[in-house]
Amino acid sequence: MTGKQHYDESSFRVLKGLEPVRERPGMYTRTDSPAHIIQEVIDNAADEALGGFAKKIHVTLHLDGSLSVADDGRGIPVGLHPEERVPVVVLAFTRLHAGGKFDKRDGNGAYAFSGGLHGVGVAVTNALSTRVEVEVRRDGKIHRIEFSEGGEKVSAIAVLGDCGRQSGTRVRVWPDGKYFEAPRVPQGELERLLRSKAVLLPGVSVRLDIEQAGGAALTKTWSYPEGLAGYLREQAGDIEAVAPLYTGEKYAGKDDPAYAPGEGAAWALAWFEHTVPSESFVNLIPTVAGGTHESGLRAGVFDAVKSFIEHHALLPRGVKLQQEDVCGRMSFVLSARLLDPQFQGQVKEKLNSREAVKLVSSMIRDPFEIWLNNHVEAGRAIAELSIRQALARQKSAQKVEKRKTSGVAVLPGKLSDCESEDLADNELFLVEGDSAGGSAKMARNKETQAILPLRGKVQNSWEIDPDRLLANAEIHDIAVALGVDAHAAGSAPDLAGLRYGKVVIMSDADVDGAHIQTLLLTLFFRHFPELITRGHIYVAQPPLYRVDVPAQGKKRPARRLYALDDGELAAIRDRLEKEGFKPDAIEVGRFKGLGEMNPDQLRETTMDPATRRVLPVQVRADALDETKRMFTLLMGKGEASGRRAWMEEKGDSVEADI
Ligand SMILES: Nc1ncnc2c1ncn2[C@@H]1O[C@H](COP(=O)(O)OP(=O)(O)OP(=O)(O)O)[C@@H](O)[C@H]1O
Repeated sequence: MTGKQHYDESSFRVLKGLEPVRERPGMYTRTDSPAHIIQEVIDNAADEALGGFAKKIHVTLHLDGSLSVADDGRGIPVGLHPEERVPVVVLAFTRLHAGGKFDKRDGNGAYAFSGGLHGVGVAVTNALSTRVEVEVRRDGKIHRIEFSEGGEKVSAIAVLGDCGRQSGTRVRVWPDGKYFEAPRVPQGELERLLRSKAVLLPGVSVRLDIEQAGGAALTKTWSYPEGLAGYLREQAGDIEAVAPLYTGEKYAGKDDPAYAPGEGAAWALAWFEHTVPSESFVNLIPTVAGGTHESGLRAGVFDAVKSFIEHHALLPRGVKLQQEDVCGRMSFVLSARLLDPQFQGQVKEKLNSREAVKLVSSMIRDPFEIWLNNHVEAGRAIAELSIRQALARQKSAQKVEKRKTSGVAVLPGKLSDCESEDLADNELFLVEGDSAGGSAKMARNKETQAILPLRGKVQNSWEIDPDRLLANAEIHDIAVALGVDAHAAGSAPDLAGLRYGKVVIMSDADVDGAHIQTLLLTLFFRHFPELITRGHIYVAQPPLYRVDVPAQGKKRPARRLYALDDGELAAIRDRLEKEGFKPDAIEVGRFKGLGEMNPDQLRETTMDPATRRVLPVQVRADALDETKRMFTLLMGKGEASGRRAWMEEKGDSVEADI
């Protein structure tokens, strides 16, 4: 360090109010367009409808680019909060983590199920808008309040008049263009969102008015009395399903020992020869990146179809059915309801709650099997399609197998190989250390997961000549296990012999682990770049902490949560505290390394595709040169001085590897 920068008490900043949102909008919302900050407002209207309090959601796209969202729900309370002595509506729009959706478990909360849970939503909307107007009808009066300058200026609450017995909330938002790449909400995205709310809330009328210059507004309305099935039919268009659609729903009852009353799912499924897009939701929030509820659906469907096929003895000899064979041609609309869903981030695109796998699979499995047995024709058609898929898969795997056995390389002795030959399913875990390798061996699914333990650190291969690469024993083992040829690398990358579709780097969540990751990524990027550009490489994200939460009354059994890092741990503690847990009632343990996890924990958090967290490694095609420069700077031998300069400039923005 040059020592020029000063660092004293005055360089310490505490961000107040909505400042953190404006400083780092990307942490709280999507910044490609204001669509997500509008979704927060729509989600709140939908939560009122989900609770049975609202029958209408009405959105207007104004000419000046602002949007209004109106509902006929209960109206946001306007009176003073008993402790904060500030009107509740002001808290909702100006304080992070203020909301009416936290206390759910005692059954006395204002909302049972809701998409909202963090109490962050509309405060973010406000922070990133030049102006927000809120009109509340409640207790016989129409109230109005205005926020401006990103929520910094708040008007007094004005009473505009009487409204009799009417109630509801109307919020108009003027997004601040400077925070978004595109200043307007894409109309298509807005329509998709509103349509999905209509699908999931049969009986609620959803309407969009688009104001036109000098003319009457264009109006669109959505209503799906048939719910999910109607939606799936609409998605399929002219494509015909191989069997009639199957719809159902199931929710836990009062005496269910494993789930809170009302938790469960509704679904519509169909099988097609061609691809028809699927969609899933959790408490009405679209989960475009899927998640654990989708994994549960697939698991339950697979079990039911497998059991139907066994029962009717439909499986030809030598065919082994996998989940992908059954679910690969299935399209679905899934709407899961969870009391306490955990999403990946505030944008909520992916569900992370591990218990959702079991919840959804157990809800769908039996009803679907009964349906199959009552509709044997349909069951046979689905079975035939699945078996055809399995045969096609096995045939292509045989081809690869033939090529493979003609090679001369002998697989390394410490590799625990998997049974599947299918690149679509099988994965190789490169595991740091023998002891973690042992746990991983016990935790794996033998059919699709192979383990290669690595001893110590792999050599830095940035400057090794391709001809001499395999002289290093560790690198030799990795290349042979993977089935990629080092000599071909660089000149004509050849992945024809590749033995696994996914390669997962699994190292401890500490500095050494990060170093091992870097060394392996260096090896792949330098010598087998195609593995990266074609999306074969992944990095496991083992948790650093486990959090044991005791049972809460009869409704909620004890739970175990995991946190990736200190940030996630703080967020979990925060939430649990708001749910009424005393800090000392919660037990937090820190994993010192992968080896400390027992096989069950390792499976759940890091290996089971349904519940694990892994990061795909990607390099955009247009960033290849830049990435190469960076690698050379950080891993190259003659670069010590450049490296030092880089660290002096950027050292503050990266974590130190010391
Ligand atoms: N249209 C509405 N009708 C009634 N109450 C509302 C409405 N909009 C907001 N609220 C109240 O304001 C609170 C704060 O809303 P906000 O969007 O900030 O958070 P949230 O919905 O609780 O959680 P999340 O951050 O996950 O969206 C809500 O919990 C609810 O009590």
